[in-house]
Amino acid sequence: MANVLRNSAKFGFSGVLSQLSIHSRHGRECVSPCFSLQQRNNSTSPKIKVDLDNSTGVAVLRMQSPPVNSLSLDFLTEFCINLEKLEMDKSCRGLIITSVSTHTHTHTDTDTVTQSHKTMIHTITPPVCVVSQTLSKVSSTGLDIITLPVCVCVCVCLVSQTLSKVFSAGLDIMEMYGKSPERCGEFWKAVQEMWLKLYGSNMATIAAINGSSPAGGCLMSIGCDYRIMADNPRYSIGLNETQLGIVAPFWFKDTLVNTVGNRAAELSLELGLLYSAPDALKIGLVDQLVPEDQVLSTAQDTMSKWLAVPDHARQITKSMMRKQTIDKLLSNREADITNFVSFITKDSIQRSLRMYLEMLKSRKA
Ligand SMILES: CCCCCCCC/C=C\C/C=C/C(=O)SCCNC(=O)CCNC(=O)[C@H](O)C(C)(C)COP(=O)(O)OP(=O)(O)OC[C@H]1O[C@@H](n2cnc3c(N)ncnc32)[C@H](O)[C@@H]1OP(=O)(O)O
Repeated sequence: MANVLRNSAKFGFSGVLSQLSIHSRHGRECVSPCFSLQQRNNSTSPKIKVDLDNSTGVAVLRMQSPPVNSLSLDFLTEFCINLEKLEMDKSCRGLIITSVSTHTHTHTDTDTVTQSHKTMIHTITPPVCVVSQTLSKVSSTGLDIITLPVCVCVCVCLVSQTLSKVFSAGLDIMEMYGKSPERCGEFWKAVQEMWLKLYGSNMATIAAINGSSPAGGCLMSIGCDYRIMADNPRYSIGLNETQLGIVAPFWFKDTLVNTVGNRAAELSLELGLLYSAPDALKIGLVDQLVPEDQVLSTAQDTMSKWLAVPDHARQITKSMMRKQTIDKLLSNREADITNFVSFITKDSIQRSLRMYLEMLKSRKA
């Protein structure tokens, strides 16, 4: 654990804080007024909202990065900053990770608000739309020209964007497709960092899985100490990398083996299985199923049991269980990055990723 914390210190606050105003994949931008608003709400970054209850010592970290909470470099950076802050806050002993179902985003100054399939105008505070006009926009396929109503607003508008019913869709595939080797390396380092911080956390951690959780989303879930999943037939969870034509790295595999055992992990990884909630419970991939509206409250009740155990005893035991797995990555980090970069930039792998992306988009059409 100490190693993990020492390592994470490399991810200095100043460096990461400076990244808080960069563009997301969806072209939105967080500007400083948005950040200060988040701070008042006990939140630390635009893609992630954190509420720490000082009376219980339990923080709830809500992922709020539409459309599917995919793990982009920006997202991972924010995730790590938040984890590091909570880790250093002695009053925080437990962490619940979940997804919000609605995302509120703040726009300032002159701003353009469009209505698309997943964006709607939620609230506009005065002074409101001063110009109404028509905007022509090329769709994401690049083929159709669609005409959308648009409001050009001055001053502040609040826009609400709905998240899909996902916990996290895993690594952002766009971070692995068509990117330079340098950028891929930077991205992979952030994925490693996220896992090292979470799997090695001194806090008791519970994943409150209120949506689908494939691949990297599953990794985040099994990086926690306990998993509670919504009993919803639409949701699935698993390390499905082989279905994308890619290979789960050894530390994804090790985390899965530590969770479900060798045989179940072997079947699961080779076939790239995504499990329904009941099947995930059967193999021990999740620990408990509850009705969707009880996921968070159950996580909070469960957390109180975890926190009834003296911290030092629980932490030393956790370290004893996980240290070997963590050390294996720590002593192979650079080689793991090199492997990832050379694997992901291969033409054949890029082709697989392109086909997978096309499949995701055509499924929607
Ligand atoms: C030799 C050994 C060397 C070792 C090298 C190691 C290499 C290993 C590398 C990486 C490991 C990879 C880990 C990963 O996590 S890969 C990501 C896997 N994720 C998935 O497969 C999930 C894909 N998504 C879905 O199945 C669905 O989107 C959903 C179930 C999560 C949600 O469904 P739904 O609500 O119907 O939403 P849409 O499908 O309509 O999606 C909305 C929108 O979002 C885009 N999108 C979805 N998932 C991702 C993603 N992971 N990354 C980026 N974008 C994503 C989707 O395309 C839609 O986009 P739009 O059409 O533009 O709106």
